Amino acid sequence: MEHKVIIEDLTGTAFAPYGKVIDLPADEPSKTGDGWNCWSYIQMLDVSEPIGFGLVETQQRAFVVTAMERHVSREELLLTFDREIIQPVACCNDIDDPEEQPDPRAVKCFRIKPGQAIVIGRGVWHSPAYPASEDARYLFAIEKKKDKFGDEMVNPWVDFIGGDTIRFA
Ligand SMILES: NC(=O)N[C@@H](O)C(=O)O
Repeated sequence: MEHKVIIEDLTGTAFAPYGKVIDLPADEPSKTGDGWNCWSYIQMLDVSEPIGFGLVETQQRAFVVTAMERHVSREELLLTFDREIIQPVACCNDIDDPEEQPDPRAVKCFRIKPGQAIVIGRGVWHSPAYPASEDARYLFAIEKKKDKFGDEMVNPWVDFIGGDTIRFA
């Protein structure tokens, strides 16, 4: 079965079940200087090990998701380098269940614009992000350590329950 999902704009409130949002701040900067303003800290990444960075070049393709991965032991920072991207996510039901499959009825898709970033929460199912229109590049940062269920495997992808798929628009 194919489930239809409408793309949502990224806001802290809408994304709260899946993690944290970093956006251009509207409040007063905490530090200023000659020609610059600084806001710190605008968000936190909860870590105990060194952080590794990954880069994904995401190419135009159908807005269809068949499988997701999750990191039950680690938060993940993700931000686009250049263009708008779409990030599908779904909450997990039981973070301690290594056999869990993502539930297609739980999927939400968020639009991430240049200047915005997300911190994906521990255990939150996610696919690679998709380019909103043209090919895009995005950066992710995550602790360099083994995850509880070994999601450093070459193929961490888990099909949706029932072999269902998601089509977003
Ligand atoms: N987010 C993404 O595209 N990839 C990472 O989650 C990863 O672990 O590779």
